Amino acid sequence: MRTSIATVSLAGTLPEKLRAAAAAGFDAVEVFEPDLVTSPLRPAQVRSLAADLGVRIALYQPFRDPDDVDPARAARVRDRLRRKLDVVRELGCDLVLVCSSVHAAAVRDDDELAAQLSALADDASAAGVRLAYEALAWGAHVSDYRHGARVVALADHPALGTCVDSFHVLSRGDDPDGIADLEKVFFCQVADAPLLGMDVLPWSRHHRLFPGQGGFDLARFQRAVLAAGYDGPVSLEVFNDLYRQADPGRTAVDALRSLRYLADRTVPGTLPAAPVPRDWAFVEVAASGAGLPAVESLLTAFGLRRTGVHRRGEVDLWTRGPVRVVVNQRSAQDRARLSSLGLEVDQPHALAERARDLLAPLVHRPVGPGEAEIPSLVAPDGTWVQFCSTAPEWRDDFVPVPAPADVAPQGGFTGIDHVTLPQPFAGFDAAGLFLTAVLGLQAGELSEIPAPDGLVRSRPHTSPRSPVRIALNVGPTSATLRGRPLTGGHVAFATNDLVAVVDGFLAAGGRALPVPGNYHDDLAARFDLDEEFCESLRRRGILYDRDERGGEFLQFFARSVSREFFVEVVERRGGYAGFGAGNTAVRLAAQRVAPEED
Ligand SMILES: O=C(O)c1ccc(O)c(O)c1
Ligand SMILES: [Mg+2]
Repeated sequence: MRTSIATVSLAGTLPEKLRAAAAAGFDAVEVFEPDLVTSPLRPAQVRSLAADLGVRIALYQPFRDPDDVDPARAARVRDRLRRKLDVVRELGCDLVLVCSSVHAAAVRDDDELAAQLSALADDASAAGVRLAYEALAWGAHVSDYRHGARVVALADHPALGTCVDSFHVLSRGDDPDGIADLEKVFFCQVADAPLLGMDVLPWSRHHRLFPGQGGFDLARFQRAVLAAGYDGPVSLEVFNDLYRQADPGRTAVDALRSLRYLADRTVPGTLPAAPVPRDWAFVEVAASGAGLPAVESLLTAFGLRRTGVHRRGEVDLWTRGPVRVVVNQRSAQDRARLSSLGLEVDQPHALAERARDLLAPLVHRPVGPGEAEIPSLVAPDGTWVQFCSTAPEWRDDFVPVPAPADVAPQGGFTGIDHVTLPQPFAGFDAAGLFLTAVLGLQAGELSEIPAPDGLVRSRPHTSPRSPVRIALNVGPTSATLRGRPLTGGHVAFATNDLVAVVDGFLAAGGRALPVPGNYHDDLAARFDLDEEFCESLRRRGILYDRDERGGEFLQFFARSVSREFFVEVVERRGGYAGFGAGNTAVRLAAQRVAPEED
């Protein structure tokens, strides 16, 4: 599959956009007219810059309102096109995208429309250029791709074909399978989008996403395009308010990753298989300075013990049963934060190829003599994801510490339940794509949670066959919160007996996040809970949820260690699969009232 991206999808000036697309590895670009018109570079200069960078200019766009009921104005359109054809030839490009008209004078008669488009195609072909007609979802007369293709067929001109754009097809709920029957697909644009119940025009202009980041079935769309015999570039045309201001280099990498992942979903097996994580190996917390004793006393209160010290020092392994927390003091930061996730996978090295194809090459931490090589990825937010083989070699890097004499408090952990990673404002969708494409996790439902200082968006990513679950959180703006981050990262340990764990934690001097009494009053009203049970939750500050099938969820939060890190313990009963999203607002408000440990 040849890959392309529209310059409108990237921030910056035209040369910056071209450089970002080329550096990421795109084969081609679509030049969006406003990017050229506002550039000091003449078309021939753009052509040679693109040639130097090794990207082809696959398309020039858009040519708007190509037809008009008024003959004089229709003649004016031909003149407008001729001038553009000069530009297009200077650019070294041979395809122009023509949008269906949106103006009041749009031709409503298909024969007349076909005749006008055919006249434009005459002029184009005389210049060695072809026209790709695109039905905009909000077109005045032509708004669906079948109608557009009918007009193209009526015109029956070799220089006139169809441009299919997934947004215009899928936003209207049109069946994409019919694309397979189109005879002349000249160009293919893809964009994903969140499924918002809003008008198509603002939806398209502000909310488009890269494939895999939204709710459209793009693999199905793409299969239909392939079945139509199309073998030109697949081009990302993503109008998005955030990507218009983000770093174009990063956006282009995320964009190409999304396209390669789409190719794999369209024709499974295009990429090497995703790694299947079997379980958590560990979570790593970076903590130095004042952050270190805060983390250590929290872990101690939860019954974890320092059981190993890394051969090269400054990194400790804390364990309780199957829960393993690596505390890394080599961090320059004072505040504790979740810095790395260790996943057990069968063949850590088999990941390399897929990760490289998805522009997430494996990295290796410097290792000392005899230490385990742990291939790792760096997620877009900087979190390391380390792949540990099931044989616990990585643990051999830790010199065992003699077990302390004290007995661990009652009630043990069964493992790590999930982690959340807070994302920078513009990084949420890219991080989600990383988890699904590279790690093979499945994205769940987006929740929007009201917190005292703003809405927090949260999406879980789960593994169908393992306990690896990662939720991503993000605030709504970059200038959040009068200086406070909206939400920290956290790890949730799993237990079968939360009451015992909490009692042990409190007896060991741990501090609970204070949960308002109003919450438990509301709980008693919402669920028909046994009074004694409700009281036991209230006393311990335990939150509760129940799903439609009667599965239950109990969650307990310790006071945050830092603005960036806190610990939760959860108990799942009866197959509850969620994350207590309904309780998150209470947790966020409670953390605002009683922030990190002082
Ligand atoms: O929003 C628009 O006007 C617009 C322009 C060109 C396109 O290819 C498109 O899909 C939308
Ligand atoms: Mg388009």
